[in-house]
This record gives sequence, C-alpha cells and structure tokens, in this order.
Amino acid sequence: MLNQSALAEICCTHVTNRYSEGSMKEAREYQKSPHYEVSDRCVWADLSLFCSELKNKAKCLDAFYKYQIVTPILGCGNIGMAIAKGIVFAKLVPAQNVTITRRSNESLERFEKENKEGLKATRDNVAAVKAASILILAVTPQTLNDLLESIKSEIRDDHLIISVISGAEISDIRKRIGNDKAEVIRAMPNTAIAFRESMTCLAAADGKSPGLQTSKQIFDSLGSTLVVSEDQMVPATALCACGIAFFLRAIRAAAQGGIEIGFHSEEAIKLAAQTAKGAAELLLSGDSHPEREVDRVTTPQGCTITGLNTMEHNGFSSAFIKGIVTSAEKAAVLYKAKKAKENAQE
Ligand SMILES: O=C(O)[C@@H]1CCC=N1
Repeated sequence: MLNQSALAEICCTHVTNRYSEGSMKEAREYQKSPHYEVSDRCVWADLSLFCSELKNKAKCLDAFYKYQIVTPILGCGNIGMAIAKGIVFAKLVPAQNVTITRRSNESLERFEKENKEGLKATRDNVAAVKAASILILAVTPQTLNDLLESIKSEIRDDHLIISVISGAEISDIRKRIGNDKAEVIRAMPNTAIAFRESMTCLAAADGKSPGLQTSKQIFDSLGSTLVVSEDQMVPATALCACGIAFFLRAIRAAAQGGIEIGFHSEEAIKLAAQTAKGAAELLLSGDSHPEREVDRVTTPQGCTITGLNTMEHNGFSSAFIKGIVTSAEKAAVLYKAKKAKENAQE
C-alpha cells in the first residue's frame, strides 16, 4: 500500500503529463490542505473530476475537523467497527474523537487487543453521549429501546442521531427519547464501509432535514449514497447490507470454479475478486449497463456464452433474484414482528 504522499506524487505527475499548468495549480492548492487526501482512484481520474472530488473532500473534511466532531458509536459490533474504521481511514474525525461503546468488559478487552486505530472505548453510553456531536446508533434492534432509555436525558437539540439499526423507525426513536423534533437520520451501510466502499442508503423524516445533508457528507466520504424514503429502508437492507454477503458468496463460488480449473485458492479468490471489482467499475465509472458489457465479451460460439448459458440453465439469475426478494421479505417480517412485540408491551 502506498502512503499518501507517494500517491499524491503519482497523481500529480499523471495530471501534469496530461493537463495544463493552470489546472495543476488548482490541484496543488488542494494538495496543500492539511486534510488533503488522495485516493489511488484519482490517478486515473479526469482532472475536472479530480479537482471537484478534492474540493468536496476538502470542504467536508475541513468542516469535521474544524468543529472537532466527536462521534460515539453506541453498541459497536461488526458494522459499528466497520464504520469506525471508515471514519478514521477517511480522516473525517481524528481517531481519539471516535468512542466505541460495548456492553461487556470481555468484548471491550477483545476490542482493545485489536485497536490499531487508537479509538476510545467505554461501557458508559451516557458519558459518550454527553461529549458527542454526532451519535451513531449501532446496537442490535433488540437492545435499542434499553439504550435509548438510558441515554434519553442526555440527548440535546444540537445532537445529530444517525441510526444504522434495521427496522427501527425514526418516529419510534423520537418517541423513545421523548423528542419528536430530534434530528434522527437512518443509514443502511454495508461492511465495505471500512474501506470507504459502502453503498449506503439514507432516509430522513423530512427531505429538507439539515441532518440529512450532514449525513450524506459523512457517508459520501465512506462510499456512495442514495437518499431514499424511509419505507425503502427494508429493500435497501436486502440489496445493500445483506447484498454484500450475496456478492461475496458469488465471488467464493467463482473461486471454487477457479480452483477446479487450476488455480491455488488464494490466487483464485484474488482473480475472482478483482474481476468482480472490474465488472462493478464498468458500471459505476463506465456508466454502462450489465448486458451491454456482457455483449462485449460474448464471442459467437465462444466460451463466455457457453459458461453463461450453463449458469442460466442452472438457475443462476433466478437464484440471485429470489435470494434478494426473500431477503427483503424476511427483513419486512422481522420488522413487523418487532413492531407487534413493542405494541403488545405498551
Ligand atoms: O442479516 C441481517 O439480518 C442483518 C441486516 C443487515 C445485515 N445484516
């Protein structure tokens, strides 16, 4: 992995070779910013994109650093840790300003052994909330109500609450903390957020919510975002949050085929994963459609169409579609069951 200055140098050399000195000056100005950061993707980017990306990043990063945002991640399990890593990796918030909370001493001890980033950790949710500007709720759905009960007296009007908990509605969270105006945003990221490659869907009770803009800035720095209506959070969970597992399984299946045709396991996974990443890039950067790209690869009577048709005869697309639809159905069932249980308790 190249360090930032090495990447910046490659980027600038590449840009100098291709673009005018005037544009280069603009790029260099942004490079001077203390929070300037360059991704290896920029190496290949068009300069106009490159500059606007840097401008956006500089704006976003400056805002967070300037106000010394303090972000506790309450109930920090797998997705919480992935968010914490992404936030630190993106230099959104200094590591010492990110506090993760966990319920048991054992899990805190486990965390401390792996805490390479220098995050803070505590069992004390109340103290973490007191010091916070932005709260990230990442507990399990089952423990959310207890958490909200314990922190509600500390929630202030200037807090932005971002919940990544599936099935917890904004109105429920507001009701539990006794503030129907509280700035609550729902986010559904996936675990690739640790590498700033999450697809995150965001929803607010009101599309004009300032908290939505801030949340979008945060999650745009950690991958891509799409603002959706709150009732689309269930399908977003299936396609994006669960979806990462579906694509991982597809990569593993490709690698198993790869081993059978002659690669060692590690090679096969690398070949399959990079090929999957390349396929995604054709759509995301190339602005294409999957079938247009498939058409480019399928030589008449060739080996690609033979492989593809064999997969389809064995139900590949059908299995994938059914998997996503049933996953969304299950998310909806879990959500309804949670609501019914809560209503019965009231
Ligand atoms: O599998 C689950 O139910 C959760 C929801 C999103 C990711 N994992």
